Amino acid sequence: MVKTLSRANYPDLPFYPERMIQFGEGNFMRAFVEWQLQQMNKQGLFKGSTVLIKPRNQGMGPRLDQQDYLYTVLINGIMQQQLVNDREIITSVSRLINPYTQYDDFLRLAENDELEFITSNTTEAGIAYDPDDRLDNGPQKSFPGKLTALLYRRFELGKKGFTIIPCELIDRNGEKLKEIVCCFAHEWNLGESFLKWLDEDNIFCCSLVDRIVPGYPHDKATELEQELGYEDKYMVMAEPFLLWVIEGPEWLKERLPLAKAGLNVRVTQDMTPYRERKVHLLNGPHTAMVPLGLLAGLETVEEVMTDPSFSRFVNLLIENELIPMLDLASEELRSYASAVQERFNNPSIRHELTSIFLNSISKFKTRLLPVMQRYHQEKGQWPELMTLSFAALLLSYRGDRLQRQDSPEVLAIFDEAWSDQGTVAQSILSNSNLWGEDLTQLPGLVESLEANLRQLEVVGSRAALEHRIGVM
Ligand SMILES: NC(=O)c1ccc[n+]([C@@H]2O[C@H](COP(=O)([O-])OP(=O)(O)OC[C@H]3O[C@@H](n4cnc5c(N)ncnc54)[C@H](O)[C@@H]3O)[C@@H](O)[C@H]2O)c1
Ligand SMILES: O=P(O)(O)OC[C@@H](O)[C@@H](O)[C@H](O)[C@H](O)CO
Repeated sequence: MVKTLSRANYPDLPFYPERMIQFGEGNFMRAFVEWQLQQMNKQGLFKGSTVLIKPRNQGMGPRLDQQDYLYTVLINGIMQQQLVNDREIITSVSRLINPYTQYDDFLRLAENDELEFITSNTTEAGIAYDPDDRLDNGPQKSFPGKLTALLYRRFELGKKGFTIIPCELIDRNGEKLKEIVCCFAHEWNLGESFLKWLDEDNIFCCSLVDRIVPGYPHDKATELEQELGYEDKYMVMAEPFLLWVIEGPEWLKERLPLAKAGLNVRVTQDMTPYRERKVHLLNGPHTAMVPLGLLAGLETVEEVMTDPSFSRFVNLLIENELIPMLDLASEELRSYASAVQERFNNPSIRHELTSIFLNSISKFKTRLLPVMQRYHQEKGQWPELMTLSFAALLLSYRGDRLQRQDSPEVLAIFDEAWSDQGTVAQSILSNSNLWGEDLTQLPGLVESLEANLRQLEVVGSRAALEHRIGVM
């Protein structure tokens, strides 16, 4: 019988005062931001904890209170050819507030002068405006609504503002969040002086996060608990690689000394190149490998990378179709691409293709389609591998494919298109709601996709892929 993870069982673990508020209590943030606070705390550089806010009134969420807000982060993988296998009890979470049952506690955070940072990860869906949110019927439904209420309380108390660093994977996340907060400030008639305070006393930083966090290690939890010597329902597995790019002022390096603690964190004036590099060279190959891999019966990124044909596909995709289309120094791109391949090869992490497959249409649109179009403009032809993957994606969204997971609207568009097999590519590409434009206007794309679809259906994903990598 293993013991539970609690402060009573581990009385020597340190406590830190609250210096940060975080909207979202998901796996990613617990293995990313909280893990980094822990690294700073161990070196005496931050000496602070974060208070987590449950952003939605849905499900129980992690009952971290049952473990006194302690949990384990397991870092596993290969980094610069070195095997990393670290385990650490994280002590940088002070408590979790559920604003749906503890709204007063939530607003009371505004009174604490030691709180100076706010972070968030509420998924891509979280930074959204909800017209039904009001100041006086809290808790507001949306994350920006809750944040506006908290900021307004802080303003009313005459206190200094916050440094706000959202981590949602949407472009210009800090700007979008500020825009919605300002929108609520207008809608709720919070006054010009609040808007001025919002603008002058608070900083909304755009940021880009990068770390693969598959979450709770279901496949080896029992074995790990035996090894750790305690039961932990909220342990999180993550890879060793980490990058956090924050668009913010120079002084942030001192106030939040992440880089000083040896962490791969860049405070910069312009994060665009980092975003382009990550979205196209890491998320792009992920998005491209998934429909082909799933159609071939593969289940994980590791299976893709240990399969000679599929790993050659990934390599050629990066080398021939992605890197030449990106406007960054090629040395930097190559070194990032090589780190990405090392990360994809991580044998310790089970990264399910189905989890990457979720909402793949919008992912293909932002991560691969712009590069495909650039390639076509420059070379006058469609890139073989991305086009094959695009066709595999259309096939994977056919109604009989059980792994597809997307919004009901997107699935309905595909069901309608697949009702006539002869015009499926034409019908899907012409739908501007999916792509933001009518893709049938791009010369030769429909024909190319139709040919790829036919081949995928006749010979299957593996043979079609092997044919492509053989001819390149
Ligand atoms: N896991 C990774 O490898 C990884 C890496 C980088 C970025 N991300 C991004 O981080 C996000 C969270 O991933 P995770 O692995 O922590 O997932 P998770 O399911 O563990 O956590 C999701 C969090 O988002 C909140 N949330 C979900 N929908 C919301 C909504 N509509 N409004 C407000 N809050 C909402 C949940 O309450 C929870 O706090 C994802 O969007 C993912 O793209 C994940
Ligand atoms: O998180 P998603 O679902 O938007 O995309 C799937 C993966 O590409 C993604 O999670 C990466 O592993 C992550 O972005 C690495 O930082």
